[in-house]
Amino acid sequence: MKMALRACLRTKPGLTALLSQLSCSGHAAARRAPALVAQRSSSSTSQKIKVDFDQSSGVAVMHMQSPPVNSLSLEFLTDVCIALEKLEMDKSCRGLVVTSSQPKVFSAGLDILDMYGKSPEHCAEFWKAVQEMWLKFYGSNMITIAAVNGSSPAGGCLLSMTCDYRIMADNPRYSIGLNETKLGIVAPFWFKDTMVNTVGHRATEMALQLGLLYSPAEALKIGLVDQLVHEDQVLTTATETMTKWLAIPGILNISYTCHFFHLWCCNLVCTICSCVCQVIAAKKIHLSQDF
Ligand SMILES: CC/C=C\C/C=C\C/C=C\CC/C=C/CC(=O)SCCNC(=O)CCNC(=O)[C@H](O)C(C)(C)COP(=O)(O)OP(=O)(O)OC[C@H]1O[C@@H](n2cnc3c(N)ncnc32)[C@H](O)[C@@H]1OP(=O)(O)O
Repeated sequence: MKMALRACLRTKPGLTALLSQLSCSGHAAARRAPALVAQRSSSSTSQKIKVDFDQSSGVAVMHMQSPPVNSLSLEFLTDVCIALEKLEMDKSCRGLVVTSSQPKVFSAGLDILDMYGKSPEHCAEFWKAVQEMWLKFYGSNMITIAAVNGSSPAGGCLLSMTCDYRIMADNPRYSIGLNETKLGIVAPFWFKDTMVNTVGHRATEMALQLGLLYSPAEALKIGLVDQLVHEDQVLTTATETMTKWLAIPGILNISYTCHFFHLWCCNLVCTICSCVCQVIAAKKIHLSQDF
């Protein structure tokens, strides 16, 4: 599925343009961006994102370093999107590994504090940034691997599911899943679709209805992650796996069917509708709080 999106983006420039209009690149572009320089290895850092790029292998490693738990705030999401955009523009970068610099946590999902008691404008901007992250990762031209070296609930799980492959630390204290239901909120349908594309319909129904968080072993069993390794080995395994993937001829140029393109269009249209609804809902909440 991820590859289908990538192909659509490559073959439909108009769509890419539409996407970029929908996305929050506007505010993103105004911010500082980690630079990639033409040398064998480079490292670039924003406050919350560190990118190490090895030009000889064409593989970049994005370290999320937003303490304490890499929660996805507007600022953090913007940094992630800028870093990804930069890598995407560098055609020598063919693979991206995403991992966490925080102990025990890959990402705690959306920053709850950035969703509560904020202006409708902030909420709209925030929500756009969440969608942009999803679209950018899912539609990436690079091979993407999530090195899930800690817990990854809700939006953190979404982030990992937008990657081509997930390697998780085999530590039963960690968990991963879309647990929104348990928090009393409904996972947006495109979270759901992403999970369906990863683990199938029935597993997703169960996961979302019950707000399940899975141990690494359970996650492997349902296909939510692809591989478990000792936590010291997550990053090295990810880069080794990347090398194998990139050695496959034409891996970045696989052709895709119209079916996937239609599905992607549906997702896009629904996303626009959802975005409008979220903003209206946020405005209503805001108004009701005033009384
Ligand atoms: C703006 C929106 C506008 C319109 C949209 C409207 C509606 C949208 C509708 C639905 C949206 C649905 C989508 C939701 C997706 C999400 O991602 S929701 C977030 C769900 N996240 C969680 O449930 C994770 C909760 N956290 C944990 O389970 C644990 O913290 C974790 C396992 C990650 C780590 O555990 P541990 O190492 O023990 O650390 P602590 O629990 O002690 O936490 C450390 C500090 O971090 C703070 N924190 C944890 N998670 C978050 C978070 N998601 N956002 C902000 N802050 C977080 C925690 O409070 C501790 O802070 P403290 O040290 O106490 O100050």
